[in-house]
This record gives sequence, structure tokens and C-alpha cells, in this order.
Amino acid sequence: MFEKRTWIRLPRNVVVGHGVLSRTIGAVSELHLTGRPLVVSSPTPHDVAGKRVVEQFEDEGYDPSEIVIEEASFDAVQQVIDHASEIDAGFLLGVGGGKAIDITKMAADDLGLGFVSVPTAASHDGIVSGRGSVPEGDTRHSVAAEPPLAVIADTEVLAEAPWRLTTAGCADIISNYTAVRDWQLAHRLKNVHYSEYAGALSQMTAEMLVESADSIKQGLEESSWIVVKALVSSGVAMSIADSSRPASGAEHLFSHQLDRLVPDGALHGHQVGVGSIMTEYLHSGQKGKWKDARDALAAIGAPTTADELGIDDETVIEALTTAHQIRDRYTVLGDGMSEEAAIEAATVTGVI
Ligand SMILES: NC(=O)C1=CN([C@@H]2O[C@H](COP(=O)(O)OP(=O)(O)OC[C@H]3O[C@@H](n4cnc5c(N)ncnc54)[C@H](O)[C@@H]3O)[C@@H](O)[C@H]2O)C=CC1
Ligand SMILES: O=C(CO)COP(=O)(O)O
Ligand SMILES: [Zn+2]
Repeated sequence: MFEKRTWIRLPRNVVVGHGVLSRTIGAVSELHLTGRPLVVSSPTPHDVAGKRVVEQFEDEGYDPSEIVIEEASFDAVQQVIDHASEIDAGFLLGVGGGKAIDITKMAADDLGLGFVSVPTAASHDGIVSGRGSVPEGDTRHSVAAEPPLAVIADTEVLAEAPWRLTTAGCADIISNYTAVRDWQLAHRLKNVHYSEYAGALSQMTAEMLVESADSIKQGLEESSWIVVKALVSSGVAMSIADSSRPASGAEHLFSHQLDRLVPDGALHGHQVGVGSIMTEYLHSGQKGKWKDARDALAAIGAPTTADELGIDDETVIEALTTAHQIRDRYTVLGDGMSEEAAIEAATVTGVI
């Protein structure tokens, strides 16, 4: 008997380009969302975009409210939930980097309200995904959350963000290569469900970004356009898979472990990029494609070494040898690397 089922949750409106922040109301009104909008942001994103979104709603006769969260934590998620309940919010808008958007997703999930994603940096591929990652205890990886009903990505705003945020977004995409390899490996070794569509989309997204590397340059708004479209595409792959598998393998486990060891370390995308150089080496050996991963990262100006991440060599080795404990996700790390093997991988690839 045929019993397969899938339920893909995607945004209805994805609005990307120059000045589209001013079209927020248009994108939202098409969704038939009612009631008071609550705009959730963090301090800088509030200044660069959040307050403009609030003003638009005021000008159009809505009665918006806003909350600026200072840190990515479950307390912050609870603050948003409490505020939304107090003002009887009808829907939420998350304005900011990955953390502000994830907090809004998780609050929207809890409240059962619709949510709109307004990224102010092209720094991560959670812009579209139905995943949220907020640190809880030792957990750093994403969990299921409310996917956005719409995404409004203004390339003018994204282009004005610090350049390192854009290179982090590129690295989050380049890491899709190893994420897909890990997923395929887990399928072969552990019979983990593998979606050909999601895997192919994720890999193609990384290939297209790498092919466009020459056009990804600081000061060019076109770069934000290329990167944010890739981030959307990668998020769609996660939505098709109903899992972060297409975009998160051992390189992400390594980064999550770094987040535990060095809470204010480097940007998510930069950490996963460096991780993917080493996990590509683990997949394909010394003569394999790890140099391609390193060169692709270097071409867009993302870190390729522990030094460039600002993380010491010992911490890199500790993260590599313990990363497999992060979650129940089979990857090339298997049941863990020995210290000697970790030092070898990090040294051969020039990470340490
Ligand atoms: N839910 C998902 O599927 C995914 C979630 N993530 C999560 O996203 C987070 C990483 O996101 P990031 O954006 O790298 O970190 P982040 O949200 O901490 O942002 C980094 C910094 O950039 C600032 N910023 C944002 N926009 C700016 C602008 N226009 N101008 C100046 N500063 C600006 C923020 O205020 C913050 O200080 C991690 O927690 C990661 O786990 C990452 C990928 C996928
Ligand atoms: O960062 C992500 C994809 O780029 C999300 O992956 P995690 O599920 O590992 O948090
Ligand atoms: Zn990521």
C-alpha cells in the first residue's frame, strides 16, 4: 500500500530587491493578516529597518507595536510571547539577523500567529526556513518553528550591512556541499530519508553561488541580490525536506559546538564555512575537494583558518572531537574523531 505523505510549508510572498522595504504593507495585506502587527527586532536592525516598518503600518492606519530584544535566548522568546499576548497582536514581523528572525519564528509558533521575515543582513539561510535556533541548555541546533508567510528582503538595506555579514551568508551556502554529502552518507549507512529534490536544490544553490563569486564584491548591491536569492533557495530546500539536513551537516555540528565552547565566537556562517573545509577533507581525503571549498570561501573573503575566525587551535580540536555529540544526526564524523585525527584534518587543511 502506498503511504508516503509530504507537507511543504513555503512563504506565499517572497519580495526581494531595491527598496522593497517600502512594500511591506502590500506584501502583508495580500496575506489577509488581521489585527495588530508586532514588529520584533534587535537594536541595530530596529534602527536600520524596524522603525521604518512600524512607521509604514502607522501611516496606513494599523496600530503597530514593537519590541526590541537584546539577546537570543528563551527569555527573549518569552518576552515576545508576553508582549504579543498583552497587546493582542494579530501577526508578527521579525526584522534583523538570524537571531531576531529565529526568536520571532519561535514566538509565532507558540502563539499560533502568522509571521513575516524581514532580514536586514544576508548572513544565514534561516530567512525562509521553518526552523528556529535559540540556545537552550546545551542545545544550539535548530528545531521546528513557524515558517514565514512572507519574506521582504530589501537589497538596499542588506548592502549597507557590514560586509562580513554577507560573506557569512555566502559561507552558510558554500557549506551546503558538505551538508548534502553528509545527508547522502547517512542515507546510505543509516537509511535516513533523503529527498532528491531538496538535496539537488541545496547543491545547485551552492554551485550557482560559487559560479557567481566574481560578482560578489563589497559595495555592490548586486552582491546582496545574488546572496539573498541563494539564501532563499537554500531555505526552500530545508522546507522541502522538512529538516535542516540539506543545509546542515557535520560542518554545522562543528559550529554549534564552537558556540557552546566560545559563546561570542565568530559568525555562524564563518564557522560553518571553516568546518566545511575540514569535513570535505574527511569525505574525500587529501586529494579531494577540500581545496575547492577553501578557495571558494577565500574568493568571497570569508575566513578559512582558526586564526581568521579568532578561535584558538585547541578549541577547534575540541569542537571537532566532540561535535558528533551535538544531536542525533549521522555525518562523516560517525561516532567521533580521535584527537590525533582531528589535529591531522585541521593541519592538512591549513585550518590550524
Ligand atoms: N533557522 C534557521 O534555519 C537558521 C538559523 N540560523 C541561526 O541564525 C543565527 C546567525 O545569524 P546571524 O545573522 O549571523 O547572527 P545575528 O542575528 O546575531 O546577527 C549578527 C549581528 O549583525 C547585526 N546586524 C544585522 N543586520 C544588520 C545591519 N543591517 N546593519 C548592522 N548590523 C546588523 C545584528 O544586530 C547582530 O549584532 C545563528 O543563531 C544561527 O544558528 C542560521 C542559519 C539557518
Ligand atoms: O544553520 C542552519 C542551516 O544553514 C540550520 O541548521 P541547524 O539545524 O544545524 O541549526
Ligand atoms: Zn547554517
